[in-house]
Amino acid sequence: MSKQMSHLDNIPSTPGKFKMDKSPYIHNRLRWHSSLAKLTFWSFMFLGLILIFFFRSPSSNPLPQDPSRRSLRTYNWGGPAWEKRVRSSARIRSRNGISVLVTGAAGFVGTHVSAALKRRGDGVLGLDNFNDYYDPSLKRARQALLERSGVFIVEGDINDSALLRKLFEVVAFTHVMHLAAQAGVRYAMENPGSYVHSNIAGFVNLLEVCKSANPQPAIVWASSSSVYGLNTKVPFSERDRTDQPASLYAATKKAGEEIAHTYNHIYGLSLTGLRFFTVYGPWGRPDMAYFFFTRDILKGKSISIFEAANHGTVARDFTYIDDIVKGCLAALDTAEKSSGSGGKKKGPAQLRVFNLGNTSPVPVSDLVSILERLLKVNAKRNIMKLPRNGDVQFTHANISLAQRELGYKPSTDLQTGLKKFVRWYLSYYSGGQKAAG
Ligand SMILES: O=C(O)[C@H]1O[C@H](OP(=O)(O)OP(=O)(O)OC[C@H]2O[C@@H](n3ccc(=O)[nH]c3=O)[C@H](O)[C@@H]2O)[C@H](O)[C@@H](O)[C@H]1O
Repeated sequence: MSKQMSHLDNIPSTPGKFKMDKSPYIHNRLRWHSSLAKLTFWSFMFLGLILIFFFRSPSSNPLPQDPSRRSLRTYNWGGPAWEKRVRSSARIRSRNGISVLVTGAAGFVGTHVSAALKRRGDGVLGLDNFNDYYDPSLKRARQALLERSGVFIVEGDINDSALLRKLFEVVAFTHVMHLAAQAGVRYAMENPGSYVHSNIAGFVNLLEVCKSANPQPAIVWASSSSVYGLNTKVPFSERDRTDQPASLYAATKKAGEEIAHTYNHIYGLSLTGLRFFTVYGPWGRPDMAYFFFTRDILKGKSISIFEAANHGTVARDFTYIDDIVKGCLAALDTAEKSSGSGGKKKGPAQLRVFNLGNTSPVPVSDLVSILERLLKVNAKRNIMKLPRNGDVQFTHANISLAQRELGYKPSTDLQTGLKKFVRWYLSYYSGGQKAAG
């Protein structure tokens, strides 16, 4: 580099050419010209370097291509009109109602929970970063649905402390329903950073803001059945070991449970973690098997059905969305107040974890048979060995704790729930006109 610079240095001045000139005026003018040329040259070089840096810098791109940087895009928020919408959406409209900040409100569970809270007169404000982990148009459609029932979704990321602080400045939320997360077990091998970003950094950021809020809200948040990992004792009970996660997704959810313990212990935040078991239903997630199986069966594409070693059954405790919503609302309603204020703990606070499952595991091959009957199309089944990508063989929830403490009682079997899902799917994608997922 220094060699090149000294070479370039010699080109514009070419002092030998002007040696014969004796006039000091001309000499000075030439010197001045040559300095000007040098200055101009280096200014252009400098400008060029800045432009190259600017265009190559990933953070200058409003929609970064690297998915782990997706949520670093900037969002517009603030201003009197925006604050008015926030206030109005979060306004409690029933006696004894609560005001809830729902993170991940444009997500599957977030949309259903927000709508249910609004229906009973609670104040609800949504927050979502609308990332493109799956088709964002489905998230926009859910947003439109909530909009019609009076729920405003603020566009932003849970990692944005300034935004979160602003929301708590505008509304004294009594509760936070934290559902924003990077979901999906298998995708964690493709994009590990996005799990750390949302499920760990984002969660900590949210808790930091909640602990400093005055009053502190009570927090209910989505953990996962996947924390049971390689646990073989069934049905899974909250007391069972959760120290053998089989995927990074599971590990980040397990980390969330430990982080919740810390914030409860130090700051007196009331925290309830809900271990959801493979939630399905209308407006669901296109990355989940029941959803893309439906799409592929209708398209006549073959589907891969996993089986364990020695033709072992792979099964899930599929849980219908309406049952999950009831569990979420019951968790909010039984959540005690946080005990601290302004970042200081004033006494012990509630810390809970519940399984929210269906307590009747169904083999994945049976799920496919139900879909075949409902869709009236035979699936092209490709049976394959369960890949080593984070999936576990079996999940089964023991729900007695949730039954006792939350009055949780799931009432939808897989056949009934899938029927509702298929009806929604066919009407939403109106005979395959829109591309699913
Ligand atoms: O309870 C949870 O905490 C998690 O539930 C969900 O994970 P899973 O239970 O793995 O659901 P899902 O992917 O629908 O696979 C269903 C079944 O199909 C099998 N499966 C899957 C894909 C495939 O091609 N073939 C197949 O047989 C597969 O082996 C599995 O047995 C959420 O996605 C996750 O975000 C988290 O919330």
